[in-house]
Amino acid sequence: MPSTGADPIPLRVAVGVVRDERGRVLVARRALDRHQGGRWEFPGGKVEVDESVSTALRRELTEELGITVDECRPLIRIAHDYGDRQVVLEVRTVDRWSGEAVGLEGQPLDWRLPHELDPADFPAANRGIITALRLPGHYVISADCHEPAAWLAMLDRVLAGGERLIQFRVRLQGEDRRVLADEALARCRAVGARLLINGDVALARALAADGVHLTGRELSRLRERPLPPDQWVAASCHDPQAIRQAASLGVDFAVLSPVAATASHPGAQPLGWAAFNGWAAEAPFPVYALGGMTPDDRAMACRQGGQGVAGISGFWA
Ligand SMILES: Nc1nc2c([nH]c(=O)n2[C@@H]2O[C@H](COP(=O)(O)OP(=O)(O)OP(=O)(O)O)[C@@H](O)[C@H]2O)c(=O)[nH]1
Ligand SMILES: [Mg+2]
Repeated sequence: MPSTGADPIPLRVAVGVVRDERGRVLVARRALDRHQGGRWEFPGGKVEVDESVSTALRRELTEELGITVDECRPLIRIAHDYGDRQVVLEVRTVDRWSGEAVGLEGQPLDWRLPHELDPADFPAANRGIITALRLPGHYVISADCHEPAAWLAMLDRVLAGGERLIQFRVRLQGEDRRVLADEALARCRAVGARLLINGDVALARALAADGVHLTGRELSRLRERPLPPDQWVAASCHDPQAIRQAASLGVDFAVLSPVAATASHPGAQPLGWAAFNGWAAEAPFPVYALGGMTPDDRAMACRQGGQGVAGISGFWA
C-alpha cells in the first residue's frame, strides 16, 4: 500500500516544566537532526506503551538531565498537528526535584523566567505552554460601574489582594467609559497587573490596553485575530465549537462557562467538571473555569486541566 504520509496516531509526549526557587524554568535546545531540530524545548519525551505520563516524565528527565522528579502536577495538555507528525503534549510542572540538571545528551540548557521565553524559539505546539506559564490562576472580572470612585476603590482592593489579571467589564459608554478604563489601566500597570477590555477591540487598541476579552458573539463573527501578538486576546466559550473557533483565530486563552450554577445566569445549564475537563483538553490554549466558581475552586480547576478560575462574585470583592 502507498504511504499516506503523516502517522494518524498522535504521539503522546510527557513534557516537564522544571522550575527553580527563583521561578525560572529549564529549557533545552533540540539537536539539529531531530524533529523540530534547533528549537528550544521543555525536556521530556515519548510516553511508552503501559507507561503513565508521570512515570514517562520521571524516566525522561532522569535520562536527559540526570534529575529525579519528586512531585509534578498538570499544567496543560496540547494536541498539535505538525503535518508530518501529530503530537499530544501532556505538560507537567515540576516544582520538587533533586539532583543537578545537566544536558546528558549534549543538549545546551538554559534557565529563563517565563517572560523571557519567546514562542518563536520553540516548536509551534509550545505557544500554549508559554502562555500558561505567564498567566495567573485567577482571572478577575469586574462588576459594572455605578460610581467611578467606588469602582476604582474596589479595583485598588483587588490589586492589593494580589490579583494580577483583570477584565474591565462595565456598561458605561463614551468618554466616561474611556476615562475609567484609562485610569484602571494606569492602576494595573503600577503593580504589574494586566487589564483586558471586555467586548471592545477599538478601546483596547486606543488605550494600548493589555488586551481584549471577546464575547461569545464577537468570537463567532470574527474571521481573524483582532490584535497583534503583543496584546492578549481572550474569549468566552460555552461549547467545543467555540473552542475550535477560538483556536482558529489564535486566541491566547479562554474562559469556559458555566461550569457550575450561577446567580448571574440562572437559566443556564451547568457543564459540570467532566465536560469542562474534556473540552479544555481539546483547547491548545489555557482555559479558565467560570460560573459559580470561588477562588477556592482553583485547585480543582487545575486538576481538571484548567489554568484556574474566573469570576465576578467572590473575586471582585
Ligand atoms: N520534549 C519535548 N518535545 C516536544 C516539545 N514540543 C513539541 O512539539 N515536542 C515534540 O514532541 C515529540 C517527542 O519529543 P522528543 O523528541 O523529546 O521524544 P524523545 O525524548 O522520546 O526522543 P527520541 O526521539 O530520541 O526517542 C517531538 O516530535 C517534538 O518535536 C517540547 O517542549 N518538549
Ligand atoms: Mg526528549
